[in-house]
Amino acid sequence: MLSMSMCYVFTSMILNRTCSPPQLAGASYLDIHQAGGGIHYTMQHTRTAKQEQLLHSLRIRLFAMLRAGSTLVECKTGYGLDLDTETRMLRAIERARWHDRPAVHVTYCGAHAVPRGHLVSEYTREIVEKHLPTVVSLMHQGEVHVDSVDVFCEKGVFGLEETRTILSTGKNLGLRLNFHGDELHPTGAAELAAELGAHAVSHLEEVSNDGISALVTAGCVAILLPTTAFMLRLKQPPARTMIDAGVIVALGSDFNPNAYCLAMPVVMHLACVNLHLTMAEALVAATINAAHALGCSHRHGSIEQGKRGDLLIVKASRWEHLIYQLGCHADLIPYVVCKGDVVENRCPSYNAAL
Ligand SMILES: N=CN[C@@H](CCC(=O)O)C(=O)O
Repeated sequence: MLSMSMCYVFTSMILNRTCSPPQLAGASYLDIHQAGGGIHYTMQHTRTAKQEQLLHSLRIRLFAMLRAGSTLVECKTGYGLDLDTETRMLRAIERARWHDRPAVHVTYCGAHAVPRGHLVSEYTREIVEKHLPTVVSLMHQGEVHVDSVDVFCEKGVFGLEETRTILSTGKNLGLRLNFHGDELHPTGAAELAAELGAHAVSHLEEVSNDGISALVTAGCVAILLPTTAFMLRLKQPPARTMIDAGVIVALGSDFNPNAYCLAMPVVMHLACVNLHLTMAEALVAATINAAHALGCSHRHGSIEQGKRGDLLIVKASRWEHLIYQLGCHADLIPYVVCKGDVVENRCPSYNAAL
């Protein structure tokens, strides 16, 4: 039995691609972004989507994640880039919750990109003066729920100063800090995370040695996303160096149009092959450490008295087969138990016959 915690999903985005993603043809992530593709492209379709469409696509994805064993999911906004659409994404998340199965942690990522035609300084001010106070006030009225605030801290997107301004405002409003950093360039995001007392920073493909030391000292979780480095052909994050230095490493799926993966067993496989984690380390990173990254380890991430009772039954001679057999999780997980109830029992007659 395993306790599987986390999957990280950009939520309610609308995918409308009819051909291969451009990065498969060789363009770099930032080239695509600066030409108005990537996040901007997904944003156009998300802005015009009906609320029911957002809800439907999110429900399908949450259920797929649950079937693949994730019982706690972090949902990020970030494809609206205006208050109205970002808020619609938050409302879709509220409606998609189904008896906490899976449990959902919400991260506001209005600062995922600077909308075209705006200056970064202008949009930063808009997030600080308008987005965050409005979202928090909607939360106090019980209309939406937000746990964390995120910024895509990257050269050419939000710099260190803008990131500091947005995150400090979020922190003062009572939100947890969990943001994108050091993905494509070494920007000093890990050091900033430590300075601000962030709970977690994700990506870190380009983290510096000073950044690694800062994460250790601050106890800030490094959320590594092996599907992204694999699919975007980026440098892999220095996971071994981080673990050996004492960084708390968690794994996430980073489900988004570039990393279309809803299954944590696949993420764990890539973590072992490309990031050189042992299978035991991958298990810890995908369960208790992932729950800790979201401030949920008192309820999730291990099978212990007083926790939710989330577990997987793995149909194999050893649990390691869940990682070893790439892409076979559908056959290997006959049951997912969530809050003590069996919520997925795929094809019982087939399972009985085996
Ligand atoms: N890098 C920034 N954000 C996402 C990708 C979003 C997109 O390109 O649509 C990530 O975490 O991988």
